[in-house]
Amino acid sequence: MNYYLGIDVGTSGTKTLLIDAAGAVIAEADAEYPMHQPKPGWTEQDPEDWWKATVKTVRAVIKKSKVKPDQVKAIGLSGQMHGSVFLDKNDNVIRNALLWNDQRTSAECDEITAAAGGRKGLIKMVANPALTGFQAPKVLWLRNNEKRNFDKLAKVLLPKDDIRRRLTGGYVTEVSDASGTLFLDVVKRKWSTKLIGKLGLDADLLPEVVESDQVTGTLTAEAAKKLGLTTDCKVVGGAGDCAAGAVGNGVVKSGVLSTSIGTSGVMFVHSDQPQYDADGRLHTFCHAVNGKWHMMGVNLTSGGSLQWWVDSVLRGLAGVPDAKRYEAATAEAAAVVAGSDGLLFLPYLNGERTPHADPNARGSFVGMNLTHTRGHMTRSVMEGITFALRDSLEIITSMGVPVRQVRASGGGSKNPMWRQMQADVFGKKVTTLAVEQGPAFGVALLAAVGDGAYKSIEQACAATIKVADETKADRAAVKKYDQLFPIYRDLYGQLKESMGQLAKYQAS
Ligand SMILES: Nc1ncnc2c1ncn2[C@@H]1O[C@H](COP(=O)(O)OP(=O)(O)O)[C@@H](O)[C@H]1O
Ligand SMILES: O=C(CO)[C@@H](O)[C@H](O)COP(=O)(O)O
Repeated sequence: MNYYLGIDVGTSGTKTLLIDAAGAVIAEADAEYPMHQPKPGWTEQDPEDWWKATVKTVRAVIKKSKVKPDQVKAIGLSGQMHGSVFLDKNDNVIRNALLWNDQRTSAECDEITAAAGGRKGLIKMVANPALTGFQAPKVLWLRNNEKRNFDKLAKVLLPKDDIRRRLTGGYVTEVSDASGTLFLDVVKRKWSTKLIGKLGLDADLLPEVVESDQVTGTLTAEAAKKLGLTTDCKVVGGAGDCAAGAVGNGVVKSGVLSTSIGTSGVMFVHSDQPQYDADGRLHTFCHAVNGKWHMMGVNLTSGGSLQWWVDSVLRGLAGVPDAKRYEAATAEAAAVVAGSDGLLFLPYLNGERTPHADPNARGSFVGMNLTHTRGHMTRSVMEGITFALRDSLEIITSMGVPVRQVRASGGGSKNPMWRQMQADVFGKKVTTLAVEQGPAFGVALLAAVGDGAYKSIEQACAATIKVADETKADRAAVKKYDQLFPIYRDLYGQLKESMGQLAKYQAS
């Protein structure tokens, strides 16, 4: 039997799993690492931590599975998107990597937009507007703020592609993750030498770009020894974590849309052709499916808002063990009626991407009265997170994109009450999978495709992915949410200026 590894270099940790050729998960392992926040709105990680976690989890999985090293035929890589690993000419990491949720690059986004001849010109070149989390503004930030480091720069890689470099010795990325750099001509699926030139950068800074199921190399002798595998083991392109998660959820054809409530929130829809929201609120990126695209809306602090609420505010939930803290908090929320009796929460704790693209947006509770309790507040945090996802859904449906099925995933969707809330807020039936393994599973499938176990990603998904559970919308709750959503949607515009002033105060 042949086996395939999927490695997902996430923000809170790395998850590795091993599947057999039929898609059954044989073993899995996780390893966590810290995220550094040197200033408000700045987020960084040490690429060395990602590598250590990769080695540790691969070794753990192989040991648990008792599979022989030469039976592991290929590896798929997934990871947090948009980050920047800055390398010098000797492959030394120059400084900590800047992450997808780092907000320091507003000035560089303006610089890129101006260099491209305005927002429209930029969207024409790379299909997307400049957003603070993307990789291109990070490179310009280095040039503008750390000239000495910029002068040493020989290559810039995305997080998972730095792992690939350490595995195979090659500088390679693939189209789905490359879309989130802002350097990729998303329609042509190759680097936009036009934009790179306009920014005064050297195209040699960037790696080669391939399709997600393409083989990018085999393990070096050193990497094979470290991981306990063989030098015949292939490494396929893989995907950014959103596209990888979509593959793992079977979102590889039109009509199925997936939501993910992890630290970030993602609403992801497959598209056969590149499609654009005229206002650039959704990302238009290449899918991990060969020759296909996707659109997605991203909320920066989605499940992260509930995590903040439970860990930083409700920390005193007396006697509740850490592992049960979400269950305890959401049980209180479940006792409150849909709509939290008119208490709303805006989940913009670290700025927001879709639909506002505003690094200075801030969180708030609005509409509080003397009858509201702790349970109301927890429920309204969850409802605010779900309304933020509905913002993306409304843009997607307003573009005429068919949505026949909503597939829920991520840590938040494991909770049945939150699945019901999603069905009610979206006014649609929500499905979940029998075994939801997320991005690591998606890229393990891509590895199987790259090794020839399946003809295509679509075939691999059809053979291995089964829907397990359906949650139907409750009419009365849908009515309440339909009444509250427009009020929620208007709040950002009304508070924007004050949020900006407060963000300035917080940074001073
Ligand atoms: N039992 C639960 N009930 C509700 N939400 C949960 C539960 N467990 C986890 N979550 C939510 O899921 C989030 C973590 O999701 P996960 O997909 O593991 O995130 P990531 O991979 O982005 O770190 C938490 O921040 C929390 O908001
Ligand atoms: O920025 C995006 C997608 O555009 C985020 O989805 C990151 O890719 C999140 O990574 P994790 O929180 O799942 O590690």
